Amino acid sequence: MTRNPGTDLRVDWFETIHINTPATERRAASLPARRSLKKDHQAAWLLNAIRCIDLTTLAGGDTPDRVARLCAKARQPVAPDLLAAMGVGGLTTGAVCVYPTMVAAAKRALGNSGVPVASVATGFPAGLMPLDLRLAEIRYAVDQGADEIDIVITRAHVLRADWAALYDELRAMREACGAAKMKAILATGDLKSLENVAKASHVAMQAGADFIKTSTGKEGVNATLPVSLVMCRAIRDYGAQTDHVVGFKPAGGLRTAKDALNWQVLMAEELGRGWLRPDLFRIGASSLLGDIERQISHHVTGRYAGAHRQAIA
Ligand SMILES: O=C[C@H](O)COP(=O)(O)O
Repeated sequence: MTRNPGTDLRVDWFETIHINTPATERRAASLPARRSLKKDHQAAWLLNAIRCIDLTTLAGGDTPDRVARLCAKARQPVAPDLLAAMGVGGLTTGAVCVYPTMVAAAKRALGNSGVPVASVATGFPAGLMPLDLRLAEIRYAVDQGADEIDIVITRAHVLRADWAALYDELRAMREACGAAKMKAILATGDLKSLENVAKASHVAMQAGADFIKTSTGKEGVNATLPVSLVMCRAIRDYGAQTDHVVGFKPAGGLRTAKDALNWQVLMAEELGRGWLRPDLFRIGASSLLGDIERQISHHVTGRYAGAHRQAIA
């Protein structure tokens, strides 16, 4: 798929945006009821969610061994007998997501599986480091073999409405990413208003982000449906303005199969079914896969899988 090349900074495209918060919250709350996903249909959507998971470990205690176990799970996210019973083969997660010093271990463990490695960078999670060090961290991760870079923005640029500063740092980050895809984490829980979320989304896309992502998983409030709705509409508006396509990644706090279904309904309702694929939609999650596997096991066998079937995540 062609990458989003970005545009010049066009503040006029978003400066008058006004978000009706109660209406956004109402629409978000109505989403879960908009599609009734039962039985086989629901299992198919859960399998699709797995295809779109960025299986994540971002903990101080990460080690190459722990990352290797995560990668084994990414290569084979569901027990083969369950998949065989559903007539599905070759299922992997969308990517694994790790800290830069774990990229090499992840690449080794993933081998020729085709599962991409995403690395966080730019002083994740707060991003409060000098820009040259943040750019150097991107280059390090790319050099280690990262296929995708999940960057964090300087929240202060948004809070001060300094769109030029935000655009310039994102442009520099996009350049440092080179051939690696750039996923721009807005840390929406820090941005104070839905207007700010919408405006930061536009600036990130104008600067060439391949994906916009809600959260690091470390903010007080992480992915929510209202914030995600605002970001999806920004993606739609940017697409209408430029014809460029940008992906969406909710992340942080998504833990249940129900969450995976709700966010897919959001994508289908706001952007269309065509967006439910890993090059346009990812779910960043460290502990979602276990619940999805439990539901799939229940679908196939009529009972919930024991914990032994769920090695990690
Ligand atoms: O990008 C992914 C997030 O860090 C994962 O957050 P989580 O641990 O709440 O699933």
